[in-house]
Amino acid sequence: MSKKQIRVVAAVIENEQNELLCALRSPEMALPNVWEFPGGKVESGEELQAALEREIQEELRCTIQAGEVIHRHVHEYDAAIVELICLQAVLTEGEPAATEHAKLLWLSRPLLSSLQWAPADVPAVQSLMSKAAT
Ligand SMILES: Nc1nc2c([nH]c(=O)n2[C@H]2C[C@H](O)[C@@H](COP(=O)(O)OP(=O)(O)OP(=O)(O)O)O2)c(=O)[nH]1
Repeated sequence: MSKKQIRVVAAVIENEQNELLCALRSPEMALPNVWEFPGGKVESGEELQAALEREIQEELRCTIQAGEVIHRHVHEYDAAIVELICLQAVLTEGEPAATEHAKLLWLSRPLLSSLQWAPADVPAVQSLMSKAAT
């Protein structure tokens, strides 16, 4: 049987100190105890930006404006193939709250590699670390 393919959008939210929001997946989530950029699965027929704004509202209880796609990468896990699409995003209302994640953390780019990231995120993290703050 062929593996399930899922399209996932993730938010690279930068604050005024040029830190990026990192989220720790909880022990109860699929792919537990690794860091990610918050987001989730794109529903059929949904625009990437709209999907990401919806997911962030649902899981972080705040409002973002999603912008450009900054990184795309396909990663094959044992259980599924994930197309991870990272979008630039800014917080427009509220403060992110961990409703599903174990922890949230704002981190400057040089420190991103100190976390243990979901395997699909590693190329995006490397790319973000090699670029200056926007
Ligand atoms: N959100 C997010 N998911 C990621 C990242 N990297 C990565 O491998 N994933 C994987 C973990 C999950 O298997 C899948 C996304 O699932 P999810 O559980 O976050 O998405 P969701 O909220 O739409 O899921 P659901 O529980 O509503 O079905 O993609 C990432 O940076 N952000």
